[in-house]
Amino acid sequence: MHIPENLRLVLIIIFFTVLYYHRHKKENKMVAQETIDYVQKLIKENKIIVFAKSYCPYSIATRRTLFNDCKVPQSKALVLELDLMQDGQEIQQALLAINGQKTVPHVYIAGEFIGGNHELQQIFQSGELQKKLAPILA
Ligand SMILES: N[C@@H](CCC(=O)N[C@@H](CS)C(=O)NCC(=O)O)C(=O)O
Repeated sequence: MHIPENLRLVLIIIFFTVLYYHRHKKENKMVAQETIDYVQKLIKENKIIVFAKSYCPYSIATRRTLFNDCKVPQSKALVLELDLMQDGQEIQQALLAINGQKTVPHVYIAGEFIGGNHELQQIFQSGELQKKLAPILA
């Protein structure tokens, strides 16, 4: 099928405009204060909490570092798989409002926001992670 050059250009522009507004709308969605309070309560009440997604390779790497390398017992950490939860998207929006990070995982240790997997791996390599975990695992 032949599509004239001009029409092709217009279609491409429309595609990217729709894509941009779709993303923008998602980012600006209001989060209920109730959800923010709920997420903050979870962070406060769990010494180690990871907001993850089940298919995400960065979340998988974070789990591996915590549970395999650092030998954190499953009972000492809460891992929430946001993609498998009905309110997962809302929780992710609340996390964005709380700590400004758009991607998963979100790692918290003793109430402190560590960051994503990249930051977790950095402090694992430096030995800082093991120091943060020591009082929790004692
Ligand atoms: N630098 C980040 C990368 C994490 C990342 O790209 N995660 C993807 C999923 S695998 C993500 O959150 N995408 C957006 C989303 O799922 O909302 C890290 O090390 O944690």
